[in-house]
Amino acid sequence: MESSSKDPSSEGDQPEDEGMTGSEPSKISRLLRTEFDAKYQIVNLQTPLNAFMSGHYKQSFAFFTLRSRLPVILTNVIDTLTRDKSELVAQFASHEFSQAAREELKIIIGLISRLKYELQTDKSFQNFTGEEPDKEVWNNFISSLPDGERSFYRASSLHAECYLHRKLHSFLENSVFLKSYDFFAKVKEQALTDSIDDVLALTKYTRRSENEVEVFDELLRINMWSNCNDLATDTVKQTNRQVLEKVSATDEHVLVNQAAEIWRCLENPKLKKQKQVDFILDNAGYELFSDFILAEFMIEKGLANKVRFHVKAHPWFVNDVTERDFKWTLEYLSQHADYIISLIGKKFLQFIDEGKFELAPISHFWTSPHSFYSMAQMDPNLYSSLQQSKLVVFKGELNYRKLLQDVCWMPTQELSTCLRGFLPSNICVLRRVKSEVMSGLPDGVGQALSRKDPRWMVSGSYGVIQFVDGTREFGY
Ligand SMILES: O=P(O)(O)OC[C@H]1O[C@](O)(CO)[C@@H](O)[C@@H]1O
Repeated sequence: MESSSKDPSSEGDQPEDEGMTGSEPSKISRLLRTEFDAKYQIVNLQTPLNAFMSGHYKQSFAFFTLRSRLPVILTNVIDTLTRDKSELVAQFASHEFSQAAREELKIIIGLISRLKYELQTDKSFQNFTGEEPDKEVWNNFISSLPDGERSFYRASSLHAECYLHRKLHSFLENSVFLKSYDFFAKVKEQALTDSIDDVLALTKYTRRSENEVEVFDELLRINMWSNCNDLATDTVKQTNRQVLEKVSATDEHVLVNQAAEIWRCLENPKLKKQKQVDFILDNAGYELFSDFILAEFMIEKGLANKVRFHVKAHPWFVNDVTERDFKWTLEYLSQHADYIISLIGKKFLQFIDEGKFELAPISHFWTSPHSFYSMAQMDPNLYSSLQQSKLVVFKGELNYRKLLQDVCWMPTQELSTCLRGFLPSNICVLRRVKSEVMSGLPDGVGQALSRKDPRWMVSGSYGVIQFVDGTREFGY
């Protein structure tokens, strides 16, 4: 979820008509583009079927992300550091060390600028050489990449984006003063405070007692649509509140809805003993709140006796939830001046005390570059802990890309095939579609959408609620 992904043209960072923006190129930008493409061997194609998503393909969202979105994220971080310098120094260093902290901030700004330059000039990925706890995993990964796939535009875009966010955090964790700073903490807090009216509306909307599949289905749709608060608002047609006003109005945009199968899985009497559900979280703010609401329903209706939440080990893709965000959100809600909001916040805190909600042990696997099919090998403990689960809920786009290895599958390919054997338990996916990575579409749907709206795969206006049944594999 990347709320810093504003229109790049407003930043003066990139030519307005690069990649997927679709406007008429001006002479200068055409010239620049040709030079850039030639220099970095960019081909003017869409991502071929079964290839990895990559900035190598000019007509892909990956190219647009690398060329236009990621530089803006880095620029925004630099701007924030520059603007908040004095505040940060006061917060993280005692008076006697304030000069040293200022110097360190300057160095960090320099490192981020260099990272941006490396991104924009397609430089090779560099090893991690500091105190990163997952250094070995990352360095092994970098050296395992073939020579021609070790740079931003040559690698799969999943690898390039993960590398960029991992490097960005390494500048802080290797610092003296700013180790516990999160570049995006304010953005994430604001994502919740700005949507507090939506939080209240969702709380009121969901105080019902029915236990039917229809209510559950509606909650899944509300939750799936909440995976939007990272997007620039111009691309998102439905706001949180519009979704609540009439959930069914968005149904045409739900391309796959397997809510009934997910419900059957949770109600399955054969799974009575196994009543833990795992959420692999995505974004902070309203999305996290709506995750809590979905989890609350599962607990209260007896569909689960525990929901375990998996957060990121460190700041990641701007808005992803870390342990700090998770705890901050619960505290913020429980202390809110509005009685209803504070009541629900306190209820969630009580769920934590009672073991009904649980923060899963922190795993660096979620912030590794690896796709999920390699989890059993890379992090066997995490894999076996998910095997204890009745249902694993994967939230959002990045998790989807990691489930599908960031491959441009034929959109009609079964999700179970695309997982390449990753099936620790039953799997559910709630995701707004924000890239060309897709599976499980009925025949003809993709073609019809492409005729209607060529940007349907990247606009975030469509979503999927998908399910893969793990029971056949594991013979429950
Ligand atoms: O917050 P989400 O849903 O994971 O979306 C973020 C992802 O979507 C994209 O913006 C488009 O694929 C990526 O850059 C990023 O991986």
